[in-house]
Amino acid sequence: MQDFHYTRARALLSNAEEIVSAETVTAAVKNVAAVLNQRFDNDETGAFPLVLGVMGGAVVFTGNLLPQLNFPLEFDYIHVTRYGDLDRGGEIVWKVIPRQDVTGRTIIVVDDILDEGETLAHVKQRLLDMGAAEVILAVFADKDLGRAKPVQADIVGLSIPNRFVVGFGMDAHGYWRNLPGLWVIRDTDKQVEAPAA
Ligand SMILES: O=P(O)(O)OC[C@H]1O[C@H](OP(=O)(O)OP(=O)(O)O)[C@H](O)[C@@H]1O
Ligand code: HPA
Repeated sequence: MQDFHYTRARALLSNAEEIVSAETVTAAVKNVAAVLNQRFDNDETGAFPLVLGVMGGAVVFTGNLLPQLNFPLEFDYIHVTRYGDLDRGGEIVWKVIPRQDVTGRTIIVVDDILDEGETLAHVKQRLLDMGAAEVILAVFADKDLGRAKPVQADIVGLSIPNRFVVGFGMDAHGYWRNLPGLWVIRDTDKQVEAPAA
């Protein structure tokens, strides 16, 4: 089983194409941080935003972004998933719901990718329903689907083409979240099933 995953992960990457370099990723994160600092660093209302990373995909983006933010904030995570091991979105599953009282607060939701937009539309609505005053959506990548999405991000690091990508927190079958750049994987590599455990 372990051999299967090792071989499949290696094969997936050897057939993949890098579309965004690590340097471009770093610059994009810096830009997102600059936009947030511009808004909150000199905030006269004394805003103390709650930053919520959407696990698991946001782990790398959040870890790179937080040390670049210059203003007082609180951090926690939520865990929402709708892709599982698949490359097509399904039903939204909440694994960790917001734990703080969000009533009246400004929330910055940080996620790796806005793809069809279903996840962040749902997250935003849930936070507003819980009483959040404002929900700012900051995504590392916005996939260009060529059609409207149920929600738009307020801050976007990069716009990417309509391809399934891995890297910088994004995975296929759980593989390659650790890549510092973004890679497009070959369509046929998405469908290989793991043997039964
Ligand atoms: O815009 P959407 O089409 O809804 O897709 C975007 C969501 O999909 C990914 O999560 P996923 O369900 O793969 O879980 P993960 O974060 O654990 O990878 C990603 O991290 C986003 O949260
Ligand atoms: O392109 C993607 N790659 C990895 N995970 C994702 N979740 C939504 N879209 C993607």
